[in-house]
Amino acid sequence: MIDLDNITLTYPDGTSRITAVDDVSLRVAAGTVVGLTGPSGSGKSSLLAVASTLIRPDRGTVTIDGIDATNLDLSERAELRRTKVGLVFQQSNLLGSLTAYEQLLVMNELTAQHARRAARAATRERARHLLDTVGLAADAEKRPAQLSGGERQRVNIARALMHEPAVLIVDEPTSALDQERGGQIVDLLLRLTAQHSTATLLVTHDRRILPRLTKTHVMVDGHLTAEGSMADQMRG
Ligand SMILES: Nc1ncnc2c1ncn2[C@@H]1O[C@H](COP(=O)(O)OP(=O)(O)OP(=O)(O)O)[C@@H](O)[C@H]1O
Repeated sequence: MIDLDNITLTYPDGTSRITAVDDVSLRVAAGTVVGLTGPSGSGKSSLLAVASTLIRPDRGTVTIDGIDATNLDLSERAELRRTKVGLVFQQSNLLGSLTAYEQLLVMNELTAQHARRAARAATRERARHLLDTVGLAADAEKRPAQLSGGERQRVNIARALMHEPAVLIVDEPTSALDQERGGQIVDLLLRLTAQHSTATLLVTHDRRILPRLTKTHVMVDGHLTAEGSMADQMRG
């Protein structure tokens, strides 16, 4: 679960400060996908950065899978992210020289250099399994340049799930894709969120995908202005 309580985040702006997130509370339960949308500059990315513990808010409480991240120091927050948070960004952050399969292994090699042989074998098996789950079993040995935008995004999603995170933070997953491929990525995120019981928080400008999500929040000028299932919003 992600629990954000009364979050306020400001940035320095000359001699004063600009309020990017203004007293926002939001909860994402395990197994659900909550959307966050709104105009450019309304504070969505800032709230995602707080939810993923990359930025510490000025005020408010961030709880990730029952752990209060508010007073953790930099290295403790890094550890929390490593164990609990999966990140999927709009631009695929894939390494050009690695195959799809290696992209999933590299995370683990970086963080578990002393992993025993048995653990490594389990990691390899998990990487194969996740590539299969996202429909890329046959493309495991391809490098990013040999994959389409949608396929690269699938590798990103599989990689984010390697360490079985409780929380999945997803930023503009469909913006680089056409409608059909974007729809497939949303299908995949919905399915994997249910299968892996992740609390998934998704920022998007793509209004077409909002009706599919469990709930959508609209952010304007640092505030959440609306809440409810998209069906409610369509009626409203
Ligand atoms: N590092 C920063 N330093 C100073 N101001 C920032 C910083 N990051 C964001 N801001 C400001 O905070 C406000 C919210 O920005 P943010 O990027 O969170 O909005 P957004 O809704 O994600 O926008 P977009 O949809 O364009 O990505 C904006 O006024 C922005 O200029």
